Amino acid sequence: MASSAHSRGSLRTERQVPPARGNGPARPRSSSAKRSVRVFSDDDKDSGRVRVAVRVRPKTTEEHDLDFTDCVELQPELRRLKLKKNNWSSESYKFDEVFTESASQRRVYEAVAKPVVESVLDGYNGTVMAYGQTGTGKTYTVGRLGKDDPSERGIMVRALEDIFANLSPGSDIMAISYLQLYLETIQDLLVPEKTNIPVVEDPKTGEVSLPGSTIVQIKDLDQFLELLQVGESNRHAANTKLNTESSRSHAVLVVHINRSLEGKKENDASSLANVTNSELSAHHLPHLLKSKLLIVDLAGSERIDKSGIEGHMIEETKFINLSLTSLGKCINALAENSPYIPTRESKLTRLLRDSFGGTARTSLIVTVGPSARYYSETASTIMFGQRAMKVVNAVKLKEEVDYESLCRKLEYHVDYLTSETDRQQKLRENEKEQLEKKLKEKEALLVETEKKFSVKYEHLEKERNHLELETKSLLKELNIQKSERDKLSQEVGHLELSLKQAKKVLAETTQMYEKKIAQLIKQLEDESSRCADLEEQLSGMRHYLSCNKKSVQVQEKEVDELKREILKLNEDAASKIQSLRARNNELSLEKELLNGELKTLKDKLLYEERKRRCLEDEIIMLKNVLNDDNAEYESKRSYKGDTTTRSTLSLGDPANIPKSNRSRETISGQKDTISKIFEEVGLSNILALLKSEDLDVQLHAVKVVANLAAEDVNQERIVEEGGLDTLLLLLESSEDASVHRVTSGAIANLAMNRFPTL
Ligand SMILES: Nc1ncnc2c1ncn2[C@@H]1O[C@H](COP(=O)(O)OP(=O)(O)OP(=O)(O)O)[C@@H](O)[C@H]1O
Repeated sequence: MASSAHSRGSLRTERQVPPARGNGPARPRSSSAKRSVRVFSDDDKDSGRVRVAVRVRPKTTEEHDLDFTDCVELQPELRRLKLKKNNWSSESYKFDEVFTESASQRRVYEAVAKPVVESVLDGYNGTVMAYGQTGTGKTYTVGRLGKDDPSERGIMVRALEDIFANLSPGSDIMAISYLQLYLETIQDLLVPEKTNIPVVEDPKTGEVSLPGSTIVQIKDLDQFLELLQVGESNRHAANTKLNTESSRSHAVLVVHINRSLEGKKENDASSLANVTNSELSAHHLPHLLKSKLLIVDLAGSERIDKSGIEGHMIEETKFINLSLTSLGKCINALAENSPYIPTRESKLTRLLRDSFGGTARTSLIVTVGPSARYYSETASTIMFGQRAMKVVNAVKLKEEVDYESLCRKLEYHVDYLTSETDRQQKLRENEKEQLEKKLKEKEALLVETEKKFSVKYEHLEKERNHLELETKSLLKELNIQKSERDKLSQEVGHLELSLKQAKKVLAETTQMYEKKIAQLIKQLEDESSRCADLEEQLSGMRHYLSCNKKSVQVQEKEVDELKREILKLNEDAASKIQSLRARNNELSLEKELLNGELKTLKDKLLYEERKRRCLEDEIIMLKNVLNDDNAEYESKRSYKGDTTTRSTLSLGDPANIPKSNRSRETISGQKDTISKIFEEVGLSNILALLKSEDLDVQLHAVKVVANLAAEDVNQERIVEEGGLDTLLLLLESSEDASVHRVTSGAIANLAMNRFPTL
């Protein structure tokens, strides 16, 4: 029951949702298909409207006995109830259904409650409520257990039977709470110790809940019947004038239904394992239909004076009437579209907030007695029903995500993904191996292809050159053809001109010229077509050439890269050559230096050569001088031999020399010459000549040395310069007698000098 005009308005403007038969779980609808009773109108237009049926209780024995007239007349076929104030005044009221005294419990259930039950099974909230004067059959209609006679079963039992028949045992859940509102206090009928249960409204959804109330999950109908019986036994009842078992409280059976939209599929592990990520998106989340069915057996309204109650029961009745009055006010306000709905005036209206002006599909059965004795109560009940018919609820599907199922599903999915990941990992590793193998093969293939490519490149290069040549020749030919064509055109022009002239002059030759012109035109056309063919060929060739050029460009790029590499190599080689050149220059300089040294040595050698030649000349000259004076020298020598060796050896001593002028002059001249030679040639050179292989040179040299050795001044130097040793060697090695003689003379002189005691 909406508490404000705003909330009610917003609910009313919402789309009226018909039962989601397509979306709901598949369940048998045999009962609706085989309906033998008329049910409430199902038109979409007012599907959210509170449906109201009226049921007339059969007359009690007392009523029969007292022979009260009926104030109620039913027209079931018209769904009308005629309320007779008296014999001449009556009012007719239309209801969604009217049930006569003889209406069976089954028919009442199917017409009033079954559509609501089906709606609840489809996920909508629903309310079935009985309203009426005390003793008119509300409990009979709603709460009859019918243990002995199932046909007597009331709406509660039948609704539960229907629900059981339609639920999937594995996935769907049904639970009940059974409560009573007594003296404005809510008490748990299943656990009566629980009293003062609060009514809590969700500020967002408007959902009403009763925290602390016992909720028992129902497994089977027997269990439910037992619980219902327990509840009934805990319900406040009293014996009144109007009802021996008058209910002194409003009883509310709350049936909670949770239905999984996925049903059996959800439990199938393999199907869960195959769930993909996209299937876990919002659209594929497992949804739960959560609905609630309220079956309300109201306490009966009664007039204290008529019911004959007293004491505590008066207090009870006041509370009952108070809550029913509040309900009536709310219904009135809703029926009149009042901006204010006094929902909060009683706990009953708060409990029924969703049933009137809320989102539930609501059916109300109003019960009346037939007797005119209770005309005003019946009229009041009828008016309550009439106003309730004007209340329109915004029926809404109660669907929410089934997180429990989702969690289960996700766990399966994670397991599946883990195994799948392992499998994929193995596959990837295998793939990697295969790819590596393939890569190696491809690399080998690439090398081979590169080789082929280089060959092909060369071939293409050749082909390109060839094509270029061909293109040139074709262009040339084309130009020739063009020029020919131009010529022909010119010729045709000339001919046409001639023809015109000839036409004037020679009419008879016209035909001939025309023929010729025709031929020429044909030729021209042929040529043109040929030209066109050639142009086509040329374009083809150009296209082919351009294709080749592209590949050649690619290849040229590669060639450029190679060139760059070659250039780099050239640069390296150039730097190396430069360094070699520098080295060469260094070597050239060294060579020049060596050449200079060589030249110096050559000059020196030349100088030595010249010096040698001078010496040779001198020696020759000395030879001649010696030859001239040989005889004299020999005689001098023999003379010396006869005297002492000492006097012989004193060749240079002028006292020992014979006193002839000529000899003195000659010896003096020789001495001068020898001194001169000695100064000019040098002792070392003369001693070197002693080793000469030329016997004459050797002899002359030894003579010179002997002469020098004869003079005391020279003897020291000769010995120092190794002359004595050389002479000894000469004496030993030479076989020439003259040499021997002169040498031994020189040695004797020197020895005398070195060893005077001898
Ligand atoms: N349609 C019916 N057919 C046969 N008996 C009925 C019918 N309706 C009611 N009765 C009988 O009338 C009596 C009173 O009915 P019931 O207790 O259901 O009335 P009530 O409206 O629940 O009264 P209260 O408000 O005082 O609880 C019962 O004995 C019941 O068996």
